Amino acid sequence: MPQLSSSTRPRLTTLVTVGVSATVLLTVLSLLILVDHFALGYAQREAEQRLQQLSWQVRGTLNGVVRKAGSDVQLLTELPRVREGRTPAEVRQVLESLQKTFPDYAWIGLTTPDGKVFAATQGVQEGVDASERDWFKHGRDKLYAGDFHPIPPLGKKLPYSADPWRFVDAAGPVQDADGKFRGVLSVHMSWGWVRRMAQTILAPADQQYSADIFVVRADGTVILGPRGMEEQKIDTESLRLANSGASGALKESWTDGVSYLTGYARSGTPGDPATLSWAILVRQPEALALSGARALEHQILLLGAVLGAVMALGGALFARRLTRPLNALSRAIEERLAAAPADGAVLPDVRQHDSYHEVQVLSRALNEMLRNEQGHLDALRGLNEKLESTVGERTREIARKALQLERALSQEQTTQQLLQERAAELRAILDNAHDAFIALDPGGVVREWNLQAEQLLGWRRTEVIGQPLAAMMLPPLLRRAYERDMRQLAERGDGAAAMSRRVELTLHNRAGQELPVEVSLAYVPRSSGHLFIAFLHDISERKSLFASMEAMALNDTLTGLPNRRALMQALPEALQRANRLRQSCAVLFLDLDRFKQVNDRYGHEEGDELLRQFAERVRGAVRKTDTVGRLAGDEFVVILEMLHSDADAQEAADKLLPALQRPFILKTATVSLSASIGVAIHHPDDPQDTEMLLGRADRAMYRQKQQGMQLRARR
Ligand SMILES: Nc1nc2c(ncn2[C@@H]2O[C@H](COP(=O)(O)OP(=O)(O)OP(=O)(O)O)[C@@H](O)[C@H]2O)c(=O)[nH]1
Repeated sequence: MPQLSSSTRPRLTTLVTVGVSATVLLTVLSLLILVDHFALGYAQREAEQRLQQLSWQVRGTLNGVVRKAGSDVQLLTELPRVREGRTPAEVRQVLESLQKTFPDYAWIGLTTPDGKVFAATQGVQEGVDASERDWFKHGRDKLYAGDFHPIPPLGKKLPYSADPWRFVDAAGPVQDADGKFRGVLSVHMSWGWVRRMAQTILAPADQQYSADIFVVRADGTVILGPRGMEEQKIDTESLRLANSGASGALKESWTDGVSYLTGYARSGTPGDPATLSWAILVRQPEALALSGARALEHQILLLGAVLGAVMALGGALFARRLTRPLNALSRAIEERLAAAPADGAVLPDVRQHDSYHEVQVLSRALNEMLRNEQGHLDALRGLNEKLESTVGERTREIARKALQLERALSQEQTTQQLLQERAAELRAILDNAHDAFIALDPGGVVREWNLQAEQLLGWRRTEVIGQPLAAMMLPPLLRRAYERDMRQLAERGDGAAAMSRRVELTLHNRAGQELPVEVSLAYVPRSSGHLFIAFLHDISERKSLFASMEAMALNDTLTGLPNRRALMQALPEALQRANRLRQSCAVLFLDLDRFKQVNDRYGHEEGDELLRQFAERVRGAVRKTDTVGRLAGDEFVVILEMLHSDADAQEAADKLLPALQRPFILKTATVSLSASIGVAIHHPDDPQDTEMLLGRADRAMYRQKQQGMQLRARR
């Protein structure tokens, strides 16, 4: 089980305290941001709206006063006493009556048609030529309002005022009863009423926060404003907007570097000469306009800090209270973890806490978990022991298997080495074998070919390995038989029985020469494909030796004629032919007379020579188809075949005698001898008894010899 380090993990109390403090801090900060964003924005909009309304209020008042002056001028011009008054006093009385109704009418006068002041309040300026004045020029045709301007001569004649005398004119044409132009009536309003109007409009609160009202002429000259700024020219954004006819409020910096909120509007009606177009600006320093919101912001910050501290403290106390049972539980767990249970030790329960529901549940769950853990630990110990035992067993088994494998590998290595040595031995044996060795697979393809095979057949090993054998060295007739045999062997699958044999064959070597060989065949069953192996032994010499021995066995070595054995083979064949051809044959039995004396007198070599010459003479005296052989010593046999009659045989014997009686010229002497000839005839239906036939011929020869001896004795 992992050991938890208490020093590296913060306590829940700390976490809750920090969490509450952070939450309060975040709440206060959020509140500040909201206040800054909404409250200040709202306060700015409120201030701008108020300043805008003030500018509208000033505009309305200015327009009202100018309209009132125009209305008063209109009223006077229509009064009969003004239109028809004959004396200045008569007209002056009417004018002064009007002046009393509005004290700011500083001067009211009526001119003559040519511009001289006919009558005026308090007689001021009467008789003065005003034809060059703007109000006269413009007032002749219709109602006219003139801009703010000082009139020094008039000002000097008027009573003292705190402000220098400045006037706003209103003028209009007067017609007499006949409708003729009588003159221009003009009212000069003093400027003091405007300042009073501004004081009245600005509420005490605005005055306290230094709100200022500006009335500005179109050329930028301030005609009403704070002291020091009147008669000065200004150029602000609000002024430009007001001159363009717009009205509203904005935030801007003035030339004093202070940021102001400014409301702006324009008085008068463009194109109406009876009105006056002035820009009205009402400004207030931004800091003062928003001071209320700023104060609120500070209060919220202070309140938030106090609230945060109180809540953090409260949170810490609450967290401490909340986590006390949890701490006790965690301490209990740490202590249990610190005291690692010894093998087989039982873990004690943790104390049950019932402070509140969750801790109660947690305590129970913890104890339940501990009991489960105890069970798991016990099971784990059991498993561990079992596992260790299994691992030990498996390790021993693996070691045993590894040892066996090592031995098997070593054995395999030895076997491989032995196999290689055996293969090398076999190769050496095969290459040094006396016979040629060939191995074929079931398809007749050459798989092995030793040095003797190369020498015997002429093909090199590399040329024949992988090649079909039959096409190369079997004669055509044998090739077909070989292919048939191989096919049958493959079908029957009993190669061992069929192949374990020794045969003699005639093969063709590379030069196309026939080569008699003795072949020892064997069948080698193998899992990787059966093999037919053959040892080929060259039997050329044996064949020729055998042929010569056979020849020797059937021929008489002295004369070269067929010997007795050959005669005993040839005679039955001759009898069979005679029977088959229905023609008689005969046997002549020849024996030299007194040959012994030649040997005795001249020696055996001379005797041999005589026998050779005798054989030649017999051979030369009969037909080629007749057989001449030497039975033994000086006895010869002639087999006569295809006889037409019995006399033919005697005739042949009679023809032989003269040839035999001629002298034989030997090395040391010339010898004359005679021979006795006995004749025995075999007819086609006679029994096939060669001994009997030879016996008859022998007996006939003996009789012949006896007769000859008697003749010689008589002589
Ligand atoms: N030189 C020689 N003598 C042989 C050979 N074979 C047998 N003889 C001799 O031939 C003789 C044959 O014997 P005979 O036929 O009894 O003697 P012969 O003198 O001919 O007597 P007749 O036949 O009765 O006239 C013997 O003396 C043999 O030794 C041989 O191969 N060479």
